[in-house]
Amino acid sequence: MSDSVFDLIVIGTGPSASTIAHKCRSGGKRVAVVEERGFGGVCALRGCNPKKVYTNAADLVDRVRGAAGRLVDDNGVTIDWEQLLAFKREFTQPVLEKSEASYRDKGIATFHGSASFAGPRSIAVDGQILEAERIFVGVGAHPRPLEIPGGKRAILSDEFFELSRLPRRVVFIGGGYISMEFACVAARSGAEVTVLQRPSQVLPPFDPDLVDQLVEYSRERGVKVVTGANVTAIDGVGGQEMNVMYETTGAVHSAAAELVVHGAGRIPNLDDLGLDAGEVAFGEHGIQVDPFMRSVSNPAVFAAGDCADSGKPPLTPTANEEARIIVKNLFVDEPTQRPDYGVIPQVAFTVPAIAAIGMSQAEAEAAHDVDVRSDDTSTWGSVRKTGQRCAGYKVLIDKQSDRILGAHLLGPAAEETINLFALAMKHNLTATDMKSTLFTFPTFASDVRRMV
Ligand SMILES: Cc1cc2nc3c(=O)[nH]c(=O)nc-3n(C[C@H](O)[C@H](O)[C@H](O)COP(=O)(O)OP(=O)(O)OC[C@H]3O[C@@H](n4cnc5c(N)ncnc54)[C@H](O)[C@@H]3O)c2cc1C
Ligand SMILES: NC(=O)c1ccc[n+]([C@@H]2O[C@H](COP(=O)([O-])OP(=O)(O)OC[C@H]3O[C@@H](n4cnc5c(N)ncnc54)[C@H](O)[C@@H]3O)[C@@H](O)[C@H]2O)c1
Repeated sequence: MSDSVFDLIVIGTGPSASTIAHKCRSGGKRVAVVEERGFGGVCALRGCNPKKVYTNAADLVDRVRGAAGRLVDDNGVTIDWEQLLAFKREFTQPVLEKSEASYRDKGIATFHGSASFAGPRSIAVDGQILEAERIFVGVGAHPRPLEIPGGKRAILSDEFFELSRLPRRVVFIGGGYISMEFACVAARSGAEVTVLQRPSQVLPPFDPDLVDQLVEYSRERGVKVVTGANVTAIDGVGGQEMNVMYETTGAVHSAAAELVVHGAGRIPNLDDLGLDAGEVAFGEHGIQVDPFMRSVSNPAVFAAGDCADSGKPPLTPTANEEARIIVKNLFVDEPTQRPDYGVIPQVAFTVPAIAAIGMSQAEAEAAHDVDVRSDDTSTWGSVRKTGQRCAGYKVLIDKQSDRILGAHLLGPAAEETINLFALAMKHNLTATDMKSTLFTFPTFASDVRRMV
């Protein structure tokens, strides 16, 4: 058998690609993997995992400062940016060093370079043509080009993770996940931070009342949030003082910065993939797939994760679920397996974290008779005992069925507690079921009994 012919070619090495490559190889398939950057993908190298190191630092600083004079003496706890960078690399460097070997050790052929389709079942990479019965595309996403004058002066999230020092004034363009998470870190490092967000709310997937609470808390800690702000240009020279120009209704403003960060959204990584040559249909939201994650136009091709137009949020758990069913669908004549996303929980690792699952209040009230249970929980004992001051919740319960329609949390451990709601909602537990479950005490989980 030629060393350029395989059962499966996998493009990318992120969460979806790595699952599919390893599982198919364990099932006896001849597998090739192509990666254009270091092996490991965004989540492990430039996304979720390194990000959590940074947000852990910010959270720790905030907790110590919040507890100063009550739980601890505050001796000026701060973030040492170089130390943080070195600690982050303790997580990313081993992935870079070991990931490719983990493929090779299992007998998976590895190729370096940017893969592009040469035909419906063939891929060009690094001057070679590879052929396969099936091709999996898991190429992820990249920052949407900032098409404004001086747009290239803004650094990308990848570069933020490589900064060895943080300048004093930092402006974030966009107010989604990346900007708000990084803004919280930068502020805890002592920077003056401005977030410029075009819509009327930062963190659009989250509850507006809890977002307001978070924005107010963040404002008191050095994060200025401007909504309704359309960024139009970045003037000046990168590395020195720049001016970020933006418009609000009828007025033009500027924000001075030594560092400007692009947090204005990401788009599927399809530009150089030669999808037309592969007869793979795509649109602005990614590769068009059927309910089985197979290309709608080329039955030999499957796609998942951030580059697939699944209609689901581009997150690691959704990429993993899609990969799980693709493994089952890839080599059967007619695929039957669909992703079982359940209700997808989301969390922004701001300080404190904000989390959501299920319907928003507006969605729930439009379709159900809803019991809206909400409170500012900063006065609750569990929160006060930590020394923290920013917490709240909103739980939406269908009055007829007693089912939970949505849950929204802000505060310490929100990123963990939301998973209790995920379990309850996936398995159709009622609010009464949750209320009647004994949880350890005193914990944030035990607060759930008061929320439902
Ligand atoms: C800063 C940041 C923080 C994030 N934090 C979270 C979080 O906390 N929780 C969460 O759930 N999600 C988070 N995400 C999103 C998460 O990282 C993605 O949803 C997830 O990585 C998608 O996985 P994937 O399988 O699509 O592949 P990716 O992880 O996106 O990997 C794609 C791979 O394909 C490679 N590639 C691209 N084009 C080609 C080509 N032509 N040829 C060869 N290789 C190619 C890329 O180099 C990359 O290695 C974050 C994202 C970012 C950017
Ligand atoms: N904790 C997590 O799970 C996590 C963390 C980071 C990223 N992610 C994933 O990565 C994706 C991309 O994150 P992101 O933060 O880059 O994008 P995002 O889509 O979350 O937010 C970008 C925001 O920027 C705004 N914007 C765009 N252009 C603008 C302009 N010129 N001026 C002002 N505002 C502008 C958009 O309206 C949008 O609200 C997320 O949707 C998410 O799926 C997840």
